[in-house]
Order: sequence, then structure tokens, then C-alpha cells
Amino acid sequence: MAVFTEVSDKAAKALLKRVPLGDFVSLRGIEGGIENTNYFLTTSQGEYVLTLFERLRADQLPFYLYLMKHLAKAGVPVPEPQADGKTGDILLQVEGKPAAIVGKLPGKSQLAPQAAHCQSLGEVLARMHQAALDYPRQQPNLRGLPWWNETVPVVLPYLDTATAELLRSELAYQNHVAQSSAYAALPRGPVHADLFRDNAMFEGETLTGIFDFYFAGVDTWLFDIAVVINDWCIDLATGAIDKARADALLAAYQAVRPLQACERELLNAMLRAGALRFWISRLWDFYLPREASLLKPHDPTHFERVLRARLAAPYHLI
Ligand SMILES: Nc1ncnc2c1ncn2[C@@H]1O[C@H](COP(=O)(O)OP(=O)(O)OP(=O)(O)O)[C@@H](O)[C@H]1O
Ligand SMILES: N[C@@H](CCO)C(=O)O
Repeated sequence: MAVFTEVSDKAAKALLKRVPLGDFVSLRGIEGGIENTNYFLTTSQGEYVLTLFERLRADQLPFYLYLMKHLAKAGVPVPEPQADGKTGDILLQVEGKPAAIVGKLPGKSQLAPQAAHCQSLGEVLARMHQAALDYPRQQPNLRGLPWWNETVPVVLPYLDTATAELLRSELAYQNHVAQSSAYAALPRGPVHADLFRDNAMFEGETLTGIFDFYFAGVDTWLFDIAVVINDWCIDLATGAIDKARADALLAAYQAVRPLQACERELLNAMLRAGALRFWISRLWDFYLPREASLLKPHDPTHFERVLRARLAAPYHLI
């Protein structure tokens, strides 16, 4: 359960005096999620999600929150941050932590997605990329290559020789790719960068929304696509690509925005990058956990397997 900071009913009631969303009914800690403290907040007006940001600094948050607002306004299914009635601020303070309230999406996560779910997601992903293009705020992907270069040396001492060698060589490969002209040509803009199955809601096969934008940043669109494929379109036991789902996702994406030649060329390289990014962050969470308590870190070896699968069987569009 990810409640790092306890929020009292009293604090929630005080919050509702500032953010006019009706009268307090109940507050319930949400299980799942490893980054932030999340509560379902029910009021006389509806259901909301209250998030207290545990790692992110207040100066990083406007990028995420205003991006969500921008996307919601553009018709992308994203929960809209709610504002303080007096100041208009969407970045709030609760229990001494930066916080936000967003609308609760209906439905549930589809943890065993089929091609139809991947198709819905592919379409929304492309619409999101396009809708974010005129978003004026700038923030890099804070879990991008510089962070990988910084964090790999921190986790290497915990790994056996063969695993450390794979991590080192993949990092070297990604540094090499980042220098290439094909990489420089990749189209980019604000991306979600963490759009896993547990960050989207469905009712049946209908996608009701995507959320948890707190790793968003400006990066290549292809990296975002790769992160999605690595989670939504694989055999979870082996990490191998499920071609039917990956093809469905990419076809739906391309019906909105066709991939460019440089994107086709670097698809497998970015699939490797996506696997590396989450392998590193999971190693980091596993070996250097925060004090926080009830946290159950995600399994790092999963993304080691995903990476090995992309190396053994590169995925290319025909
Ligand atoms: N807007 C929303 N609508 C409905 N449910 C939500 C919403 N936001 C969060 N949740 C629920 O809360 C859970 C945890 O939220 P979230 O994934 O944002 O946590 P996190 O700690 O930031 O996560 P992660 O580990 O994925 O980075 C989700 O799995 C979902 O069940
Ligand atoms: N999606 C991440 C969790 C942090 O957002 C992972 O599965 O490692």
C-alpha cells in the first residue's frame, strides 16, 4: 500500500474549504503505486484522487499538472486537476507536502490487455502526443539518459558480474544511439514516459482515461511508444513481444500519426532504451529503498528479461 504520508479527515475537510468540490464524505488510502501517496476522496459532489507528492519537488510539479490540464482541455481523456477557489492554483499543499486533486476516472485497469485495448491506447497515445505539441512549459524527462548515467554506477556494486556487464554495455549502446543523426531527427515533445497498464482505465474495451503523469517530460515520441509496447504488448513471463498486440497498437497510432523513417529505424533501439530505463529505476528502488515502510518494490529482473528479449529478437515494422 502506498500511503507514505497519513492524511487526516480534518486535513481533507480543510482542503475542501479551499478547493470547492462539495462537502467531505470520506477519505480512503489507495493500495498500489510506488511513487506518491494517493487517496480516494469522496465528496457530496463526486469522487476524486488526492495525491501527495513524495519525491518530486514543488517546482517540478507545475509542468505535470498544467500538462494534464492542457490535455484534458484538448479532449484527451486525462483527469483534470482541480483548483483552489480563491487563488486558482492547481498545485496545493497538504500535510506539508505538495499535493493535487484530480477527477477519479471510471472503470479499472486492464492488466491482461488484448489487441482491442492496445488499439484504443495506440490511438489515444498519438492524440496525446499531438495535443501536447503546443504545450508551452518545458521540462526534460528527468528519468532520461543523464539519470541513467548517474544511477547505473550506484546500482552496479549490487549486481553479479554477468548482470553488471549487460547493464554497462546497454548503457554504452544507448549513449552511442543518442549521438546518432537518426536519434537527433526523432520527433519529440511532452511525453507520458510511464504509461503502463496500471496507469490507464477501461470500461470494457473503451479507454476512459490515462493518468499518473508524474514522470512526464519532453522526450522522443518513440521512447514513449516503446515504454508502452514493453508493458502492454508482451508475454509477461518471458518479456517477448506479442506481435498481434504490438501491431494493433502501432497501426492505431499510425492511423493518427504515421511514424517517420528515423522512428522505424530506431524502434528496437528505443524498445531497449525503455527496458533499460525501468530496469535501472527498479534496481535503484530495490537496492536503495526509501524509508517508507509498506512499499513493495517492483521486480527488477522483469526488465532485465525484457531487455534480453529485445536483444535476442529485435522488433521491426515491415
Ligand atoms: N485519476 C484517477 N482515477 C482513478 N483511479 C486513480 C486515479 N489516479 C490514481 N488512481 C488509482 O490509484 C492507484 C495509484 O496511483 P498512481 O499510479 O498514480 O500511483 P503512483 O504511486 O504515482 O504510481 P506508480 O507506481 O504507477 O508511479 C492507481 O493504480 C489507481 O488505482
Ligand atoms: N511503472 C513503473 C513504476 C513507477 O512509475 C515500474 O513499473 O517500474
